[in-house]
Amino acid sequence: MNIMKPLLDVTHLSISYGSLTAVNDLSFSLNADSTLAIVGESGSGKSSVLRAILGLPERGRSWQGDISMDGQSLLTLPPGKRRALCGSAIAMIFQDAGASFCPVRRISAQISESIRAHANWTKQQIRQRAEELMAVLDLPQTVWDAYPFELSGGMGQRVGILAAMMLRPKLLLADEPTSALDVLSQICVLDALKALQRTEGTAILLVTHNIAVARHLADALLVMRRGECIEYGTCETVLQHPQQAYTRELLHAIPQLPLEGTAEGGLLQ
Ligand SMILES: Nc1ncnc2c1ncn2[C@@H]1O[C@H](COP(=O)(O)OP(=O)(O)OP(=O)(O)O)[C@@H](O)[C@H]1O
Repeated sequence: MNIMKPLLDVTHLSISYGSLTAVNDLSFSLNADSTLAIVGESGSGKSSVLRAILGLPERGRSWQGDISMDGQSLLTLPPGKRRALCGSAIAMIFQDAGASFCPVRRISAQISESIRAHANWTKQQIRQRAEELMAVLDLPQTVWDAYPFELSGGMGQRVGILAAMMLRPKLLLADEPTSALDVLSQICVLDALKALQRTEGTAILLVTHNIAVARHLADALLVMRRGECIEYGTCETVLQHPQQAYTRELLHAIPQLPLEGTAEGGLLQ
């Protein structure tokens, strides 16, 4: 029997900042090719989990429990090895990824520079990989030589995803990747992430306060409240049979869930 081992395993993770417990005894796993959405209101601890997986240093933070990827514990890895892993096997996109580019330097120059910090690729290899990703992300090839100020919000976000995906990470961490966008651009970005997962097999860990965004993209859903997991299961089970009043409140906070692949109902909150 072939039992698939999870790519990412988070076990009994607790995170504190001084006397504040931001995450309490959280456990979940994520398989390759799958998307898990962590959903919860502001301050529930979602981003703290992503930052811990990415290994971003934070003053005053302490943790317990474990985070492992491919069976290797991340929290005890020496800093150098951890940094190397985060540049290649784990990538992250933020809410306004387009804004993280310098507006007056070409996209190609900025992405090439960051690739060379991690890999010894030729100009041609970089260009070829970028072309592959532009096709998947439904970006015109002219984007490569564009300046960031020339891009719309949705395009900028897809270029951010392109930059994150260049080195073929196994895991993509996405922190509110659509909340700065209008409804149509949100759907474009979510569909681009879906296409990416189909072609690249990337696992996606999505953090959002918007349960409709989670539904559009995720296979599994974890609802967090005040640092605790209050509900965890397949998207279908959690959304159709929410066990907790808080999950029902999150669902009711959305006037109407969008129809698949359309802007109707609106993802934007
Ligand atoms: N570096 C830090 N130092 C002190 N407290 C922090 C720090 N980072 C987060 N917190 C606190 O931890 C709790 C969880 O924050 P976190 O950002 O993880 O929540 P979140 O669900 O991602 O919220 P948001 O969607 O607003 O980012 C909050 O009370 C927050 O104020």
